[in-house]
Amino acid sequence: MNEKAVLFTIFGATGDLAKRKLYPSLFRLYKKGELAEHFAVIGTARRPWTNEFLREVVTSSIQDLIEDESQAENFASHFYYQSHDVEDTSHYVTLKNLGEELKAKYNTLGNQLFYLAMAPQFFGTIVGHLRSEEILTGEGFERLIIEKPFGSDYESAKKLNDELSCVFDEENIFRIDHYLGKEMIQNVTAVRFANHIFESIWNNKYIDNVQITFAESIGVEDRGGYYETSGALKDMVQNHILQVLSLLAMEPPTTFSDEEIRNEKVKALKAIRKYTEEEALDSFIAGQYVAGSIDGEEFVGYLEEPNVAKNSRTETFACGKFMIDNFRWSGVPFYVRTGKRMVEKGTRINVVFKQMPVDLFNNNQNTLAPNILTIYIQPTEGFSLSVNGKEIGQGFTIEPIKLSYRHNSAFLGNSPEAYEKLILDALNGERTNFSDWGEVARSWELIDVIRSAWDKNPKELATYKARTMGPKESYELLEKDGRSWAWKPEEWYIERGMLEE
Ligand SMILES: NC(=O)C1=CN([C@@H]2O[C@H](COP(=O)(O)OP(=O)(O)OC[C@H]3O[C@@H](n4cnc5c(N)ncnc54)[C@H](OP(=O)(O)O)[C@@H]3O)[C@@H](O)[C@H]2O)C=CC1
Ligand SMILES: O=C1O[C@H](COP(=O)(O)O)[C@@H](O)[C@H](O)[C@H]1O
Repeated sequence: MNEKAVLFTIFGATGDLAKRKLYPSLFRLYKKGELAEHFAVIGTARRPWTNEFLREVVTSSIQDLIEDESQAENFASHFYYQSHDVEDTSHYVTLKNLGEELKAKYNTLGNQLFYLAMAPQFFGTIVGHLRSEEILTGEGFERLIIEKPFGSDYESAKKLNDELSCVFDEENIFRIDHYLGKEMIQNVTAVRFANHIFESIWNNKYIDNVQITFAESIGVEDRGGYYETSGALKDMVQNHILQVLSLLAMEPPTTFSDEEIRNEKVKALKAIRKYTEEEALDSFIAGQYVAGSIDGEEFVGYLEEPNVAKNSRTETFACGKFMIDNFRWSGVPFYVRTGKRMVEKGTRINVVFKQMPVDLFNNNQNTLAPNILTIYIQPTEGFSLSVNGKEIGQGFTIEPIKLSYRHNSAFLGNSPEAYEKLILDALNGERTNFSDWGEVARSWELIDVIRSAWDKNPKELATYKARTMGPKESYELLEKDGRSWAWKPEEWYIERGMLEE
């Protein structure tokens, strides 16, 4: 095992992300030997915690992963806390001294990884101080991991990027999009580029449309404050969905290197049609959940959630159609939808192939079901391919059959968590699964038009009952193109015996 020598500094060490994602991910890396003796973690935030208290918090956040108490104790002993207000310059002096001490104690070779698990308005201040207070020494690698949201529109993202790039080169900035760490998202490139049967027909000659659904069953939970400033379009479409779309749409890279892949993703994003506001209104729908129930359980509407304005127009559901104007995809709509409080948690991609030119079996009525390749991202992972076959028995009835390989990700005990993979990638300087500035910039350009069209044309938000599959307008969007969603909510009810098949 190639143990990594590194000093982590986590800004926002008392926060939710650090506790829920970062400490468990670091512990998994420790258990695998990726981190061993030569690492230390400085956790900083304003709360007056001590080293001992941070270690207690770390230990409680990894409870489910502990198999050997002394291993957990050793791991936690690498953590140090410094109370620090990121706007107070004098605190960086103490931070530098502590860093120097830990570098010597753990022999971290001057390698440093700064994780900004904080609100983005602080990013510029932090990186400015890292440089001015000479915490950056150029001795080992010096990398920055930052969290979403990366800006709130193109202008703010550009400003933020300029602030960061004054201090860190692009190759040392790791913008997290945790979907890129998910097993099946990484598998999209494998499906496409390791299977001739798919890549050879991956174009507008054979594919009718592509559908990307990111459904969540949870509501806005206790994140109303943040969500009110974001909404589904910025929270999910600008980043995760456009990232996935670019992986589906990009040209094959000449080599499987991070640079080549990023170049192809940027080209794909640039080929996505930038709508006029009028087109955006026609092609995108904003929705909000109202009270609803499922299986006897009641759910409040978005407007009744904590920290949400009573007259809020924030969309908890966004749905739309992207068109890609290039040789491969011209004429193929990419439909996307995402929302809170949808019928179930489910992230999947449906690639819907074109109908046969002639329907030999049904007097040319065109009633054959289309072939659909489904990539299940979560909570189950895998693929299915629906093909048509003859129903067994007399006569010649054609019926769709599903070839399916699906497993629940929970069964994959050793499957690394997205954050674990991404932190390890950052330690290895591997940038494929991070968003680069070109991708972020283009995504905002596409999203800004939609947001601005919605803001300038405040019509009634489409509503949907909590724990359903979104507003009726999201079905009409496809119906007007003569299509329908391949993943239908009825499936959910049928599987649970709540609807007749
Ligand atoms: N939580 C999640 O699941 C996800 C979070 N993110 C992003 O990660 C970032 C962090 O999120 P999250 O952990 O949920 O947020 P929290 O509000 O839970 O944590 C914020 C952290 O920032 C610290 N902080 C705030 N102001 C200062 C300051 N002036 N100086 C020093 N420390 C300060 C807080 O500590 P203290 O009060 O002690 O100073 C706390 O540790 C955000 O950008 C969020 O959008 C992204 C995806 C998922
Ligand atoms: O980035 C975000 O993602 C989560 C959904 O992530 P998942 O890994 O649980 O699918 C979403 O709930 C949150 O609103 C958004 O900020």
